[in-house]
This record gives sequence, structure tokens and C-alpha cells, in this order.
Amino acid sequence: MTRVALVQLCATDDPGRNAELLRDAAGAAVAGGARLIATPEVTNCISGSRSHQSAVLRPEDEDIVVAEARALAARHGVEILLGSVAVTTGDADGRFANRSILIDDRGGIVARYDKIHMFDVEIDATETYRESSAYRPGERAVLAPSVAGLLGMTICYDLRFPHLYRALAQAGAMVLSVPAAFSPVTGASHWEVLLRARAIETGCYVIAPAQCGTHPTTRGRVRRSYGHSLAVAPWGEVIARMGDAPGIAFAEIDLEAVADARRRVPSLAGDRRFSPPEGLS
Ligand SMILES: O=C(O)CNC(=O)[C@H](CS)NC(=O)CCC(=O)C(=O)O
Repeated sequence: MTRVALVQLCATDDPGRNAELLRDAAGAAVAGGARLIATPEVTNCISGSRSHQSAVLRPEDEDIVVAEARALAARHGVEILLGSVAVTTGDADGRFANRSILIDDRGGIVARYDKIHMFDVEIDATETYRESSAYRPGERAVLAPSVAGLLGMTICYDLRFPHLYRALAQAGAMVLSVPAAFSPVTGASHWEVLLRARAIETGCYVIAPAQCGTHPTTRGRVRRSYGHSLAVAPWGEVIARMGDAPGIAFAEIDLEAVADARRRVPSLAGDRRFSPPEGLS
């Protein structure tokens, strides 16, 4: 059994302030017995302003939240999954990477995953997002060894692309991470259902730490996030759930439950080939 802490944050657009929020949360998570601490998408900076991001974001090796997380992991002897950090890439078009980073209990970086699916959607008249204008999408799925089991790393909007999760699980993932800054509108309708579906389809644990609330920002449009961090067991039951406020939730991960769920329903190994759908022409 491994205890995981899900950190729910209301991050700001100031990386220095967010590093303090991370330090406080990590202290509470360690006091609660966590061996792996998982944080939300854009733990280092959440902003509605590309120019603000350009002013404060740094390359990964100069990011203050990455440095803080590595120091905390080494100090406390725990693994930290930074759900994501927004970092500069040096690309000519100035786009950032939305990067999930797994840090081991000595502060070393074990794995990096750049978000593949960009959130380019118009939810309604007041809420539109064009993530691909600020971020360069990744192209590789990533599995990483964690103290809780082999981890399939994903981010937020990836959640809507089930073949990614199936590929990760078929490659050996036992735990899937879905750090998020979900929209309140889509969150209310889709968040829990999609997370539970991914757990059931793959027979994996799903851990989904989220951003919440109205984010304090100095410029650009206001950002709000759905919150409701969730952890789901391989059979589909919710084992940790948060509300609208920042805080921590704990989940126990028992890899026996992965084997058990897959024994009872072996659908992960039941793929069959089929020809493409035949349409009317
Ligand atoms: O903006 C940044 O700096 C970091 N990126 C995000 O917060 C992204 C894009 S705006 N949010 C999502 O993917 C939410 C997905 C979602 O809400 C859904 O699938 O319904």
C-alpha cells in the first residue's frame, strides 16, 4: 500500500508565490504520511495573459517551482509529481511547453511528459480557449516508475482521448495521472464521469489533482478552475474527492486491486482487429 497525496491548489500568476503554496502543501502531505505528492496542471503559473507568461516563465532548469519541488522531495524523502509547469522552450515562435515532471525522493528528475492534446475550444460565448497559440504540443506518451507503481503521465484535456490511456495501460501503467485546470462549465458535466471511465476501461488507478477557484492574477482575463480533485480505484469507485477549496486529499494505492479488477473483467487484453466503419456513399 502506498499513500498518495493529491494537492488541490488555487495557483496565482506569480511563480514565487506558487512555490510557497507548494512548500506548505508538501509539509502537510508529508505529515499525513504521503510517499508521492501530486500537484495540478500549471502549478507554477496560471494566467490568462500570454505577455505575462512571457515575462515570468523560464526554461525548466531555471523555474523556481521545479527547483522548490526538487528541494522538497530531497528534504522530505518523497516523490513529487508536478502535474505540470509551463516552461519556455527556446522555440522560434516563443511557444511554451505544458510539462508534467516526476521527481524522485532524492530530488532527481525521473521523467518528463509534454501535454499532447491542446485545449482549443469554444465552450460558450464567454469561455473560449486557444491553448495551442501559447503551447507547443508534445508528441510522445510517457510511462515512468513511481513508488505507487508504473505511472502513465497525462494532462487535463488529454482525458478526452481514451486511446492514449489504453496505450499507456497496455504498455504496463498501473496508475494514470490526470493533473488538471478544468473549466468549471465542462468540469460540472464531464470531469468525474471521464475519470471514472478511464479507470474502469484500463483497470488502473487514476489520480487527478486539480486547480480550483478564481485565480489571483495581475493582468489578462480572469481564470477560474473547477476543482474537485479525484482519485479513482481500478474498479471505478472514488477513493478521494475534494470540493471547491484548496487543500489535500489522501488515497491508498494497492496494486493488488489493479490485478483483481483486470482478472474480473479482462477487457484491457481483449482488443480485436476490425475493418474501418462502412458508410453510406
Ligand atoms: O492555460 C494554461 O496555462 C494551461 N492550460 C490549461 O489550463 C488548459 C488549457 S486552457 N486547460 C485544459 O486543458 C482544460 C480542459 C477542460 O476543461 C476540458 O477538457 O473540458
